[in-house]
Formats: sequence, C-alpha cells, structure tokens
Amino acid sequence: MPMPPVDLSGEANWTEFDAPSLVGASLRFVSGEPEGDRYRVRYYRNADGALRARIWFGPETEGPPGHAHGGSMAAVMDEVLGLAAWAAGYPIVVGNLNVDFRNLLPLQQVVTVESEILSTSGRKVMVRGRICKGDTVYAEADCLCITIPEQAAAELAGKH
Ligand SMILES: CCCCC/C=C\C/C=C\C/C=C\C/C=C\CCCC(=O)SCCNC(=O)CCNC(=O)[C@H](O)C(C)(C)COP(=O)(O)OP(=O)(O)OC[C@H]1O[C@@H](n2cnc3c(N)ncnc32)[C@H](O)[C@@H]1OP(=O)(O)O
Repeated sequence: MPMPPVDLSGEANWTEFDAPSLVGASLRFVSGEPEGDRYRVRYYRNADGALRARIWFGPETEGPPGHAHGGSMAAVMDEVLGLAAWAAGYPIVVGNLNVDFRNLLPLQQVVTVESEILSTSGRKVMVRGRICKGDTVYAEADCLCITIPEQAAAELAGKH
C-alpha cells in the first residue's frame, strides 16, 4: 500500500520550477516516483531565483533504522545541486560532491534543500547546499560542477 499524500508546498514567495522542461525527464532516480515510497520531490525558485526543493524521504530511503541512508541524502545533493547549476544557466555534470552528514534524518518527513551558486571559474561552478528543516541541518554539501559543451548536453538530453 503506497503512503498517503504528503504536503510538498513551498513558501509564500517561492515559484514552482519545472525541472523536466529544462533538463528533460531523465532525473528519475530521485524525482521519478512522485507518489512512490522512495522520494517525493517538488522544485521551486526562491525570491532570489535560487533553487529550492521540498523532499520527503520515504521508507525506501532507509539506512539506519527509521532514518535516511547517507547515500540517499548524497543522491539528493547530486541531483539538486547539479540542477541548481543548470537552473542558473550552466550545462554541467557533477565532478565532485562532498557531503557532511550532521544529524540523522528521520524518515517520512518533508525537508528542504537549499542551494546557492558560490562561484564560477572557467568550466568550474561551485554550488553549496544543505538539507534542513527549521533550525536542524541534516546534511551540507559542496558540489563542483563542470560545464560540458552545449552540443554534448543537447545530445544527452535528446536520448531520453
Ligand atoms: C544525469 C545526466 C547528466 C547528463 C548531463 C547532460 C545533459 C543532459 C541534459 C540534462 C542534464 C540533466 C540534469 C542535470 C541535473 C542534475 C543531474 C545530476 C548530476 C549528475 O549526477 S551528473 C552524473 C555524475 N557525474 C558524472 O558522471 C561525471 C563524470 N565525469 C566526467 O564526465 C568528467 O570527468 C568531467 C566532465 C567532470 C570532467 O572531464 P573533462 O575531460 O571534460 O574536463 P577536465 O578533466 O579537463 O576538467 C576540467 C577542469 O575541472 C577540474 N576537475 C574535473 N573533475 C574534477 C574533480 N573531480 N575534482 C576536482 N577538479 C576537477 C579539472 O582539474 C579541470 O580544472 P582546470 O581547468 O583548472 O585544470
């Protein structure tokens, strides 16, 4: 039996962000089952245009009993921070992802992923993010994204 619906609504000044229209429908590992028992995700931009996500970690993301697997948090960081770079106009893949796990994340609650573009230099785009709820930070990450040629990005996207 699937879990009941969860409230993924954003804050008042956020606008919903349509990830598939930007990057295609390939992001199924994290975003592919909006009514499933793994993750449920909704993307937004905040008032400054930065990417935000509301994410529910379902029972299938379990690692330590009752809590999210570290890899499930890393997968979320990979997708959201990579997508944050795309949303800021950079066609990238993730070259390096460094995650600090700060607190055990209880399953079946909605948390927020915040992101910001820290810097760009040549092909490198540095993105930082955190998974949090209220004052509690569950994980923080630094993500080095590397731009790829527009042509390569278009070809990859065309394969989906
Ligand atoms: C999910 C599919 C993604 C495909 C994207 C393509 C387009 C399709 C359309 C939509 C995309 C969809 C969604 C986007 C949103 C999120 C998706 C999640 C993100 C991912 O999940 S994506 C999968 C995981 N990702 C990989 O599977 C990458 C495999 N890998 C490579 O494809 C190469 O490895 C690459 C391209 C990274 C670099 O290769 P390269 O030959 O082009 O460039 P090079 O090595 O010369 O590096 C240039 C400068 O970056 C520095 N540099 C590079 N890597 C570094 C590292 N790790 N640490 C420190 N510095 C590094 C160098 O030191 C040099 O720096 P400097 O210029 O200063 O010397």
